[in-house]
Amino acid sequence: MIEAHSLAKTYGSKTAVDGISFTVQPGRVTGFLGPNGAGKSTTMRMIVGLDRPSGGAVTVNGKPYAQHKAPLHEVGALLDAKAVHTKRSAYNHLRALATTHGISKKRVNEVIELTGLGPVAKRRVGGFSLGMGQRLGIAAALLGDPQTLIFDEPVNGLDPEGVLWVRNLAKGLAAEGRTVFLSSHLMSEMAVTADHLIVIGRGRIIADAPIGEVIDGGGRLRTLVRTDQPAELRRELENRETSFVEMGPDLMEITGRDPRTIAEVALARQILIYELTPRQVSLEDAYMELTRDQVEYQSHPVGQASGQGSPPPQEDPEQQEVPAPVRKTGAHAARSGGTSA
Ligand SMILES: Nc1ncnc2c1ncn2[C@@H]1O[C@H](COP(=O)(O)OP(=O)(O)OP(=O)(O)O)[C@@H](O)[C@H]1O
Repeated sequence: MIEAHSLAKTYGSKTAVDGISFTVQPGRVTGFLGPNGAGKSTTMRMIVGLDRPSGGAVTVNGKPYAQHKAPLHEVGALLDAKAVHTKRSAYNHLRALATTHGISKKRVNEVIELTGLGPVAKRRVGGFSLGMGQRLGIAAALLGDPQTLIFDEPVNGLDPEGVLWVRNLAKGLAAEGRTVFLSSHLMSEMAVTADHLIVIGRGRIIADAPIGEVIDGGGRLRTLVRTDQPAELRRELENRETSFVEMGPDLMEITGRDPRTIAEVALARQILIYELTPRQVSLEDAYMELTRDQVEYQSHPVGQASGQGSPPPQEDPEQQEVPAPVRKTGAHAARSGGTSA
């Protein structure tokens, strides 16, 4: 289990991590999401003692990382796949790590097999592709058979087979009761790998909830409704929890009411409905909405510089209001709510 309490990190005047508290529980895959520069890597580096917190604390299995006598058996981390001795072979790199903890050659061979590095194990790491480097980093993380695993962008550079392998590996490790904490910018992959999500923006937590809750925005169902009488139907359904977006003369999206209720109200008022479609929100949609105001490095369409049709950059991003976090237990406050037409 990983527990962070008011964890903070500043670099000069830059606040990378702004006093965050969270728990990464064993037995499930916890995804760590956030825009570029949000503070994910800094947080992960603090967990494994590579960065010293400016404030607060973080423990792994009840102790700060540095206090574990045999940390490789406690936490396996893939943080920077390039941080290896490039002249060594993959085998020798893993052997060197293993000897620091009295880990057997047998285990070295096991993780080489497990990560598919067998054919290149005797080759110099310096010549490795990005994907092979990632596999080596994962092999090193698994070496001590640790209870807690931290993977920063593990699928970066992997081919589709490798991506699938990491997905199954992460799920398998969690199913064995281990703590698995992984970051990725690949939303489609995160959607099928993670059970729980922690989302950060500008160093603060903006969501900490089961993935289903993050995706559906706390049960705010969206339904596409096609009817000849949108105004009448809207009048009948209108209340504080329900919002409407007009999408055409006979089409609207209703948020906050389930399809059956919409159909019942329409039936009672003799309003003809000829389409009623629950809308699937993807993790990517939910993530984009959650982090809309948290993006530090804003991009613009090709040929359109800032200020030419795109929203201007924030003058002082540090002063931005951070929305209330999505919490594990209850209704969501993070989303700005439905748009009223
Ligand atoms: N050693 C450092 N010195 C100064 N600033 C740093 C340092 N490391 C990180 N930062 C800054 O801290 C902020 C958080 O960086 P971090 O790498 O943790 O973000 P991230 O969420 O991992 O981003 P990405 O998705 O791009 O990897 C960024 O603004 C970054 O520029």
